[in-house]
Amino acid sequence: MTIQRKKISIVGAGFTGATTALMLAQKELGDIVLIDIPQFENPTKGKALDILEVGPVQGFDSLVTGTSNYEDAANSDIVIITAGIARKPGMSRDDLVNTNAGIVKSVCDNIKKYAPDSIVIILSNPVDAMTYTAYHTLGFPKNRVIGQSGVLDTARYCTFIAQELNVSVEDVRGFVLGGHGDDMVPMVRYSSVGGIPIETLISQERINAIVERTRVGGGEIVNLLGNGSAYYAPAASLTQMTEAIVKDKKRIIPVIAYLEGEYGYQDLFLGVPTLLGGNGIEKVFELELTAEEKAALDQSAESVRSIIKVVNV
Ligand SMILES: NC(=O)c1ccc[n+]([C@@H]2O[C@H](COP(=O)([O-])OP(=O)(O)OC[C@H]3O[C@@H](n4cnc5c(N)ncnc54)[C@H](O)[C@@H]3O)[C@@H](O)[C@H]2O)c1
Ligand SMILES: O=C(O)C[C@H](O)C(=O)O
Repeated sequence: MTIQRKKISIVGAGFTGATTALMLAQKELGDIVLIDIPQFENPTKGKALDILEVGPVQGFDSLVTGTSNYEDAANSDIVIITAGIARKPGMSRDDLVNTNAGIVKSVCDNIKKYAPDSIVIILSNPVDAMTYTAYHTLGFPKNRVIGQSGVLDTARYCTFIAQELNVSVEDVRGFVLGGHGDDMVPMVRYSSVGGIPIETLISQERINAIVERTRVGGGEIVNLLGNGSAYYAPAASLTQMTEAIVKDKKRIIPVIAYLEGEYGYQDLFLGVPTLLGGNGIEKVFELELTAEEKAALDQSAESVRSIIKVVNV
């Protein structure tokens, strides 16, 4: 019996791509190929070698290589797309749509050619529209095209709840639905600490403040960094999703999934709770929403639709 390691390619070897490569290697989730444009081939090889050399110190054997040649990504099991430009202070994620749609399309043409059986995870912003772009460019089944937003937005939400109550983040449960924009929908009614609903522990006024801070959580970091956007928590989020797939963990986590009637939306990618396992998105959970929650989700879906319209796929 030959046991094959998983091959995971990351397109875009910038802040999120390189950090994700390190985190995947630290967890030995597979061998990693880091890909960037030909102008950055040497820095990409340099980052890959630097990460590889962490192995003897931290005790991992994942191979990490850098390249600008998609042939090196041939037959990848998973491809993660982080290629594209990031926003700067004063910009919205939607301002990136035209540049990044072109980049995501060209990346997906290569994935289609070299890794036609892969599961593809998209990070590039505006991520709901970029996941839609990838899906229509790739022509892969919907379970194999997944966008990242919910893990990160939920991580921010849970961080703020833990801070508010001065409790361990490990005991906080909750999730965020909708698009990865300022009208995302943190699900307060489904949020708890150690099983206790947060609405019984935190005042409505403070909950509203936590919800608002979560919604603009990406912008808070953009403003602090001054010249780019978050990458540690985004990379950790991609790593959690990759681990769920590689280990067929059947995690229930919010990701950007293709909706064909769920929640009343057609031909739309939006953040929803899913079962993530070896086949990618194995199930979308359709929750009962209150009228208020549905109205908030409708507004978020409408924002995503307005950006998708700009993308010509
Ligand atoms: N969905 C999310 O939650 C989330 C979180 C963080 C970042 N992002 C987005 O991810 C993207 C990357 O962010 P970053 O901080 O890593 O940016 P970065 O600028 O550090 O890295 C982007 C990399 O993509 C490369 N690239 C550009 N065009 C390419 C192409 N055609 N093929 C291959 N590589 C190409 C660039 O050379 C660069 O190295 C941005 O669009 C950002 O907004 C999304
Ligand atoms: O905010 C950004 O532009 C990057 C990312 O989407 C994030 O939420 O950190």
